[in-house]
Amino acid sequence: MELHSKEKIFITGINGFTGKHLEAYLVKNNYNVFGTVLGNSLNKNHFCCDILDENQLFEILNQIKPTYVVHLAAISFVASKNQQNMYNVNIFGTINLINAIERLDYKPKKILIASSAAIYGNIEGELNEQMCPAPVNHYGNSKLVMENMLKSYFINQNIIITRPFNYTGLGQEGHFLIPKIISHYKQKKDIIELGNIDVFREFNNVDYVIKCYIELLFSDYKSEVVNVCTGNELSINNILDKISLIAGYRIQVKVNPEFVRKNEVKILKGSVDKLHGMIGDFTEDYGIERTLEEMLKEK
Ligand SMILES: Nc1nc2c(ncn2[C@@H]2O[C@H](COP(=O)(O)OP(=O)(O)O[C@H]3O[C@H](CO)[C@@H](O)[C@H](O)[C@@H]3O)[C@@H](O)[C@H]2O)c(=O)[nH]1
Repeated sequence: MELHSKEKIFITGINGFTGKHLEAYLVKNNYNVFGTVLGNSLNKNHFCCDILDENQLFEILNQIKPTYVVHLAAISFVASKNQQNMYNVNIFGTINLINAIERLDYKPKKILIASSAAIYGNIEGELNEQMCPAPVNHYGNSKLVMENMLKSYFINQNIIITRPFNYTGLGQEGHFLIPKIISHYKQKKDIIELGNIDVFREFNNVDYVIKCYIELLFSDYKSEVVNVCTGNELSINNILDKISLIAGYRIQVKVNPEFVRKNEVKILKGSVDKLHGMIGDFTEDYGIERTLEEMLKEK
């Protein structure tokens, strides 16, 4: 998995939750990392760029000439109310990126693009890549359209589409479930107001997801669609049990209709078969208890 010293990795959304973790890992391991940010950044390897601007993306890519591209810039909050922006960024942002890459006078070795487990919707059972996607909300739909669009580039470019199942960790935005619960515990609150509580998700560690992304990026696989999951699903109650054990008290849950989602995905549990077949199994190194402890301890 050694990278040639001149090879560069370009990450869209490098300042986001996942981007920050990926950049930190790659920089620590002496890789040459660049990326786009929507706002400002003092880092000289960060380029201020809206992915809705194809020409700007092309200029930056043409200047950097990355060997690998990881596309993380997206609207990732399922309950986001700005649906137009969600479709714009998740679909047209990705079209712009792929078109900008096609305009380069060389072909990057690999492009990894983050889709989502949300494309499966409410299909029952362990979710695998052969199943016919059936999203139930705008977020899942935006990611599925993105996937379908990308497939028409599968011959020209080497594109790994990942379908990450839920993951969390240090620095995740406070509107996602786990950081919200953690923040209530940190403030020693007695009550938390939640939405749909009868749901099951994998709550994987962001660093597990990063590890999978890196292995997939540097693998010999060309164009593929693959789950990034562990197959370990938990209910919200299970999560509350685990946090209560660490924190020493149990928070009381009150349902607030404001947080209840109408088009809800009830259970997301992925099949690891394809992922393990491609890169092996690293699940044991990243337990949920460690993740929750780290998040609770974070200042
Ligand atoms: N955020 C939030 N979620 C709540 C709340 N109460 C219940 N939930 C439920 O907790 C579950 C997890 O919610 P999120 O953490 O917001 O994640 P998500 O909607 O499942 O989506 C995440 O996972 C996808 C992959 O499966 C990702 O693609 C997506 O970007 C996101 O990270 C959902 O079923 C949600 O309805 C609440 O107050 N806030």
